[in-house]
Amino acid sequence: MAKRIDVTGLTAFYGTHRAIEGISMHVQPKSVTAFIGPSGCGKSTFLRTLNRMHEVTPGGRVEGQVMLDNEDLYGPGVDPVQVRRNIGMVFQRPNPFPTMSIYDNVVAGLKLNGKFSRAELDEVVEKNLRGANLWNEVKDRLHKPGSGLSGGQQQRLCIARATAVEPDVLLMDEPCSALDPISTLAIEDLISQLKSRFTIVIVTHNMQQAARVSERTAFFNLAAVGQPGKLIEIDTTDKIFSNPSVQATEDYISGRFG
Ligand SMILES: Nc1ncnc2c1ncn2[C@@H]1O[C@H](COP(=O)(O)OP(=O)(O)OP(=O)(O)O)[C@@H](O)[C@H]1O
Repeated sequence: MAKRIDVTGLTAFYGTHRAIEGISMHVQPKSVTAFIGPSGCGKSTFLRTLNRMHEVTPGGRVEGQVMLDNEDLYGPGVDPVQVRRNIGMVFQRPNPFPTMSIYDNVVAGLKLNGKFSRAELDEVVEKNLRGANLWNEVKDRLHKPGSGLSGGQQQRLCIARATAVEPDVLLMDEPCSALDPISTLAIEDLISQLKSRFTIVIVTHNMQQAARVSERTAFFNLAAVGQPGKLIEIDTTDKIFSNPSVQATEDYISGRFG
């Protein structure tokens, strides 16, 4: 079920380095929110705080609050492994499990969650490969390795794997940066379809992509190298790209820096 995210005063560290500071925002359910900003401003770090992956990095630590609907993700007794299951992630480089078949890749996360009959698994595989616009291309080779697919197909397989566990939120960290333009458009189409089922957050360096796929855009920036990244503004994508409130946003989207 797609859920809303409410972040309050979030600061993230790598050891003593303060990578991002004082970030507060709402992410709406069943919509796409894009994170843009220059390299090093902390977009990926912030994304990883939303499913407690940041703390997997040695020295990774967070202050502040992240609420998923009414659940405090950093509250006492919350299991970070369960949080990562409920909030799925798709990475820059497609990373299907190389020795697993296409079929087993899709159900890999599901099998960790419990026992399913063959018929149930078959249904999940078909539903999520169809949902990832990949079914017609792979239905005759479901038991061949996922690593035999093209880069764009592998990324759609990774999206099918992420959606198969029916997550509350789907985080995407530059999911098209390793893909050719045709595969990129296929993933963008897919993102537009998936938002009817999931809350989606996407980090992208491609501003046309942010404009094409997202309803809301957040612009991050940092005052200087070594300084923490901050959220400068978040608004509807139309507003950010046509009439942003802050000069730095205008400068960035018009290509004056970054
Ligand atoms: N594993 C790490 N250990 C220490 N510092 C890190 C680590 N990963 C990122 N950082 C630092 O945190 C800050 C934010 O980096 P992050 O990768 O989140 O930015 P970004 O906006 O996603 O950059 P890019 O657009 O280049 O991917 C930078 O100063 C970076 O050097």
